Amino acid sequence: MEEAASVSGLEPKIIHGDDGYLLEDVPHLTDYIPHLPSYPNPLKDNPAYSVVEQYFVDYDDTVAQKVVVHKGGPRGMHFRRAGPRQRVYYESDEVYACIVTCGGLCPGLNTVIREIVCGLQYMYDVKKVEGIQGGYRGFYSKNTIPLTAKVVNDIHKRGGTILGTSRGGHETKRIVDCIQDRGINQVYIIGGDGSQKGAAAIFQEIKCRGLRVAVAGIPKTIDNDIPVIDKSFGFDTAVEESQRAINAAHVEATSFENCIGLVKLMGRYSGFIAMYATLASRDVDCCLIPESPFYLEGESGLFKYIEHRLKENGHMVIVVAEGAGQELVSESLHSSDHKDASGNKLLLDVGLWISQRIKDHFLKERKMAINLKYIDPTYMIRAIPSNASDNVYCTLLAQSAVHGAMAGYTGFTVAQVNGRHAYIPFHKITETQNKVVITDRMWARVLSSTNQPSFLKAKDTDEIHPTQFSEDGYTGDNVMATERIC
Ligand SMILES: Nc1ncnc2c1ncn2[C@@H]1O[C@H](COP(=O)(O)OP(=O)(O)O)[C@@H](O)[C@H]1O
Ligand SMILES: O=P(O)(O)OC[C@H]1O[C@](O)(COP(=O)(O)O)[C@@H](O)[C@@H]1O
Ligand SMILES: [Mg+2]
Repeated sequence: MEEAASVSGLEPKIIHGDDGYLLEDVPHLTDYIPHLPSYPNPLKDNPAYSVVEQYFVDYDDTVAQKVVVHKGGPRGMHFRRAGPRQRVYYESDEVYACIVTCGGLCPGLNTVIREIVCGLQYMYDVKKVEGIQGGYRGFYSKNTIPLTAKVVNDIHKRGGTILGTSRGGHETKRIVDCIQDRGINQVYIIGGDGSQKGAAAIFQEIKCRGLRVAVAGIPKTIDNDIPVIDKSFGFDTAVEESQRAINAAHVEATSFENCIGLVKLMGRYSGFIAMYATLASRDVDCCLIPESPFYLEGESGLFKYIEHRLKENGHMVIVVAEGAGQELVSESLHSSDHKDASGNKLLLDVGLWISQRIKDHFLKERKMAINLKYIDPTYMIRAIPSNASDNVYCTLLAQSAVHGAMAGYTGFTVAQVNGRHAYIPFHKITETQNKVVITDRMWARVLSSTNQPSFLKAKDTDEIHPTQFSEDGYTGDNVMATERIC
């Protein structure tokens, strides 16, 4: 393998191999601190792990970004495989680690905190771990909390984060001053895309100052909007918990005449929770997500579809992601753009808005008696502890982060890619956002299971597929996807 790109700054560290093989490597402390001593990994003497054959990850092990490949095609992009290395760049008693949680809540935050602390203590015999309180601003404005395996023993059973979290407050120099002044040499940052951008800035400043401090990110987002990774922790829990709200909406809807059960779920820019919750439930008649614009009026609009479903079934369930239809809501409310402390767009309540529009349309304009029950479970879903499978996932992510930092890697986010754990440079997961691709099979499955209109304008749909009409004149133009599902 031959190293091609520079390792300076945050430029990609790309290594080329045979047959179009590329490794997008992560920085290492030795990139900017030469002659750093290394030590045998203490895990080799750990009775629990020493029985494992090939416990240590081979230096050349990498994880492919794409597993579907064509015969004769290039081998493509790879990432460094996560896991314990033969040699580490810290002695156990010199490690001083800190953990911070930033951004919104997500099920599993406490599990990740617990497993970083326990991983450091039980696997590497590290005694000094501190929790930074209240997100990034806690570095320079709050006292730290000492974290031991005993302190964190039960925290995975609780929702939220025992450290607290916040938006905004990322002052890179003040944060790195604090890290430097306290002598912290490993920083674990649990947060979403914004937090990982903040982590990249911290890493860059640490590197400029030549500090021997490993910066490791653990990606957190209930919205599942981080690219490259298979899925974010807490996402499965969120989809599972959504079922309770959807079930309630269905019970309400089926118990009253002409009743619509409407559930709002989280998803600022990406509708993954709504999409998976819809697919899991099978009781949903319409799923609205930010990636798929919809409209209310007209033959293929939402109102016509609702009327059709009510006539056909007497009830319906709608799931709406909080970021869906924002352009319609702001247009009708004449609202301008507001942002939160981190610079994220503050959303208008599409659930309340759409409820009112549906009521106005049917009760006032169509003079048709309907019932509408609106359920907003968003913060209830976000605040619960992670389920069993997310707990295991959080454990593996935390342990991979600990192994990476101990091995001297830095400026990386740990992630599951195609089922294997890998270290990914920050820029790779912050430069884009993971979104539902409405021309992919998964969205087609939703359309096929709900039978909702695609909301493409008639002109566009005609170009893709002949428009379908049912007896009551409803246009069920369920033709968005490039492939039909059988
Ligand atoms: N571009 C950025 N550079 C540095 N810090 C950022 C950036 N974007 C967000 N942050 C910081 O990261 C933290 C979390 O960001 P936020 O967007 O609220 O949540 P999330 O990390 O879940 O996306 C906040 O403290 C915010 O100030
Ligand atoms: O009210 P808050 O705390 O700002 O959180 C609301 C936002 O948090 C989220 O759950 C997740 O956002 P982050 O990934 O940025 O934390 C969004 O879906 C939602 O819009
Ligand atoms: Mg975010």
